[in-house]
Amino acid sequence: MQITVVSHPLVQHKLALLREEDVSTNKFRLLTEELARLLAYEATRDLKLETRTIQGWCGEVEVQKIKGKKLTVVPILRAGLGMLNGVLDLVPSAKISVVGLARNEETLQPEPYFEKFVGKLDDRLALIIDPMLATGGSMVATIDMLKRKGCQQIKAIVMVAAPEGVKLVNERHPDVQIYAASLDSHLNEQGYIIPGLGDAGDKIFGTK
Ligand SMILES: O=P(O)(O)OC[C@H]1O[C@H](OP(=O)(O)OP(=O)(O)O)[C@H](O)[C@@H]1O
Ligand SMILES: O=c1cc[nH]c(=O)[nH]1
Ligand SMILES: [Mg+2]
Repeated sequence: MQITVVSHPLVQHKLALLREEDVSTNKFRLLTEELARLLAYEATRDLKLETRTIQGWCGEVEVQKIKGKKLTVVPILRAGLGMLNGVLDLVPSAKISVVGLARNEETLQPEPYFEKFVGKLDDRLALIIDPMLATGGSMVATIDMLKRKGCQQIKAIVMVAAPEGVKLVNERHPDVQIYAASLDSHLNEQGYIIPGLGDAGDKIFGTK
């Protein structure tokens, strides 16, 4: 399976706090942002560097800088927005592409309602962010959209993944690596991840 489960103690501790039944909206939001930051750190580990010569305090010095700097962060609305600031803390100059998908509660199919992509996608690494990878339908639909626009390098960052969703993404898009804080047990009949987090969008936005 193309999934990297980040076992860092800070990641696992924050995930444990997120799973508490009585977690407040404020705490859920803060933890989501913190977790996104840590997961993005891991997902950007293999960004290419290039050597540059700069003027330092004592003369010229050779330094390593990120090559190209072309990156787009792709939050899947709504819940992905909760992770956005955490990721932008690490890559503040990244451009943002937005995809709106709502999962139909009966069919569990993603229904698109918005898309706005930045330019030059063929030249960028796309970091898709969404707290939950359940059936994988929303993630696959987002990757399909990005690839249709020419994007060739895509990574997915989620907080919690279900094996069903990882399998679907792996089958449809074997080139896309998934980064997660946890690979959970399974989906229930309503398509919710068990043990999961419940409805991440509702918890971040305070709806329901
Ligand atoms: O893997 P899937 O089965 O597609 O499910 C995962 C999707 O469901 C949730 O969003 P939802 O559609 O509930 O919308 P929201 O973010 O507005 O709450 C979640 O944030 C993912 O986008
Ligand atoms: O467990 C799940 C599945 C889909 N969406 C969520 O917010 N949670
Ligand atoms: Mg969604």
